[in-house]
Amino acid sequence: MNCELMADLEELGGEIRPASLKKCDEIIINQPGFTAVIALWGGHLESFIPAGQEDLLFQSANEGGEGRFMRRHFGVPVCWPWFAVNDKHDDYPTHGLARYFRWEFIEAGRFKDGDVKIVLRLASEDHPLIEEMWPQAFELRQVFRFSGDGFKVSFSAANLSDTPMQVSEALHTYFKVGDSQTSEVIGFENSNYIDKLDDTEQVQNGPVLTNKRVDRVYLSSPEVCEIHDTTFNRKITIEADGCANTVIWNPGEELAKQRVDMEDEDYRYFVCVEAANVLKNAYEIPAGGMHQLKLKVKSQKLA
Ligand SMILES: O=P(O)(O)OC[C@H]1O[C@@H](O)[C@H](O)[C@@H](O)[C@@H]1O
Repeated sequence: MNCELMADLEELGGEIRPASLKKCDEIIINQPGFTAVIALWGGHLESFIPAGQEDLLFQSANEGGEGRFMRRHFGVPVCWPWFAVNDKHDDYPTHGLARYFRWEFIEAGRFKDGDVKIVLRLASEDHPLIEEMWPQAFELRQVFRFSGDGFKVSFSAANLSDTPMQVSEALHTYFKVGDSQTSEVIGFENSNYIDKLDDTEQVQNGPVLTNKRVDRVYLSSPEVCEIHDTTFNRKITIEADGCANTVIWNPGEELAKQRVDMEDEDYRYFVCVEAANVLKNAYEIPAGGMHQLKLKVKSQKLA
């Protein structure tokens, strides 16, 4: 790790600690207003704890099993360059490649207003296995912005190849809740969605309840939506920019118990609300072009 970068990180009250997850390091930033942890494995923002509150992000205690493409359920996995199953290679990992490789830590500093800035990069040319599975060259960046008010993720994808790139994607955020059985997601009233459980198109009535298995692609993405969590007495506000869809997912009790990469009770403690471009909204990045997806998250007391 470069000395200048380490000095910049230390000035932010930050440190790098070796982590067990694929023996990849984690960046930890400890500030009076918050603590944030980023796993270089997958470039996951893993934890964001505003002072005096519960974490905004969920981490499963289950490390997800053996294997190159094991999944672990935590933080903000980046699903890119495809969402769900790869339509040409069903043996490729679900939800793309970005979450399964080590990202490079390239910058630590502050924005003009004092917010903490951390930048990570994933370049296909650094990973022969990526080049094998996805021959078009790309570079991804995530700029994280942290303050006592919340966090922001600015994700960008550059197509470095000389042909257009077809992409679907999601910032697949695992929000931590006190109990999914009593939490609600607000902001989708009257929105159309594809119910992935029976492949039908439906219209949302009232808040989205997460007290049973839910797997939906909303066909439009509100500028703002909220998770209302009566157990933690908090409201998580989610703003997304650059996405046409929102995916809402919770596996429910039965599926969670069947999955070996999840603890039996995990489904109680998260709700995934994902800023996404999927299905008909998969998009093309022109040769030499770039695409951006932004996420802004903050929390407040519910009552
Ligand atoms: O890859 P993970 O983190 O286990 O998430 C899986 C889930 O991710 C959701 O985005 C999908 O809509 C679900 O169908 C899928 O089961």
